[in-house]
Parts: sequence; C-alpha cells; structure tokens
Amino acid sequence: MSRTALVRRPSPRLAEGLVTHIDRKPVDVGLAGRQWEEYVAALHAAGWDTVEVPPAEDCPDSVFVEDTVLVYGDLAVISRPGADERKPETAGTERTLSGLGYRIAHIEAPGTLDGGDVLKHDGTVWVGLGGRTNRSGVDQLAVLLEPLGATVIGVPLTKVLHLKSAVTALPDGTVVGYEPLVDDPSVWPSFLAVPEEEGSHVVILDESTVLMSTSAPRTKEVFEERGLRVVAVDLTEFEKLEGCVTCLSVRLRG
Ligand SMILES: CN(C)C(=N)NCCC[C@H](N)C(=O)O
Repeated sequence: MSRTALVRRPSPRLAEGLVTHIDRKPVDVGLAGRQWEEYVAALHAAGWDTVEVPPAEDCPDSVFVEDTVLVYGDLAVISRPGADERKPETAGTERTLSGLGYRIAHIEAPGTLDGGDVLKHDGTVWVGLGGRTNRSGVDQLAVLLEPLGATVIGVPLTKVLHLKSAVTALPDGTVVGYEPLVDDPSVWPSFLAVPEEEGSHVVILDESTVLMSTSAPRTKEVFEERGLRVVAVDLTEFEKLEGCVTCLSVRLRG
C-alpha cells in the first residue's frame, strides 16, 4: 500500500495564528520551522512520502493543512473553514489533490467544516459540532460520504478547538482523550482516558506505530505498555497555537 501525506510549510506569519481556548504565547518561528522539518522527517522515516501543498505565506495558520480537506477514498471534500481568516487556505489544497487525481467536492455556505473536526475509523466518521463546524457542514458531509459507505455522526464539542484536539484513534480503533476536555466519552464504543492533554493526539503511522508529541511522556508509556511503537516529536511552537500532531498533515492511503 502506498502511503502519502500532504504537508504545508509554515508561513513566515505563523506567530499571528489564531488562538481561541488558550492564552497567546510568543511563537519562535525559526524553531517552528525546525520542528516542522523534524515532523516531515519522522513521516519519511516511517515510510511515508510527502507532497507539499504550495505555501500560503499570507495565511498564518496554513501549516495546519488538515483543516482544509477531508479525504475519504478517492474523494477530497474541500472544507469551508469556520474562521474567515482561514478560508483562503483551501484553494492550494484543492489544486494539489486535483492534480493527484482525487475527485473534488466542496462544503458550501452556510455550512462550515474544518478537517480537524473529523475523526475517521473503519467506516465511521465522527464530526465535532463546535466553534468551527456547524450542523449544515456535518449534513453536507453525510450526503457526500454516506453513498461511499460511511456513517457520519455529529458529536458535541464545547471544550476545545477541534474534535481532534480532544480525541484521536489508536490503530485498533480505541479512541483516546484527556477526559476533562472530552464532552461525552460515551460516544465511542471503546474509550481510553490518557493522563495528559497532548497525549490525546496521535497520527497512525502503521498498524503498530503512532506519532505523537514529546509533551506527553506519561501517555507515551501507556501506549508502549499496550504494545505500540511510539515516535515522538517536539511540537511546542504549534501547540502554542492550539495545533497538534494531526493538524500538520493529511494522510492519503491506498
Ligand atoms: C486538530 N487541530 C487542533 C487542528 N486540526 N487544527 C489546529 C488549528 C489551529 C489554528 N491556530 C486555528 O485556530 O485554526
């Protein structure tokens, strides 16, 4: 199986990125650039190819490429970001995925949907209904994905920016989250509470390996005790902007 991930270089204006649920802290743009290179190197070391979406230098949050699209099979659903500042980011993602041969669909007004609000596992697609994604966005996504066999479920999201700020899934489908920030853990058939907020965020690299932040060392031990191999990368500068390990790529499989 070929494994490719979309990534997008940080904008020189990264430090102006949006913050909603946390206090603003100064971002070291040079350090962020080095952390981004290490993130991409970790994908390569795990056997992933990367394709760069052309940089969007005037869009401070454009490095968080996950929010611009939801890919399901051969369909790329171009998002309509809930924050107006981020709406110009989608054009570059659309051009790149169109060039890679994906069928393209769009979330249309009045719908809004950020890719970071969408968690997929094994045919189920949970979508966070919070500050960035609205009911119309979820309904449009359901119309697009249900013919492809997916079940789309809207879930409440009040405590964090995106659904994947709160929860992500391990390779076996267990959904992991830091309970104080999860609205309703009973949504997921199998939920594992982790001891650190940054431990909620994993990218599945393969069936036994996950990528996560070095900011959650106790959670790393929990995952290793479950038999997972964990690759940890420093993401401090992105975490200051409510970013996490998932936001920096869009994984394309198959
Ligand atoms: C899963 N997460 C968290 C994401 N996919 N995106 C993070 C975007 C952060 C950006 N400053 C913003 O406020 O939009």
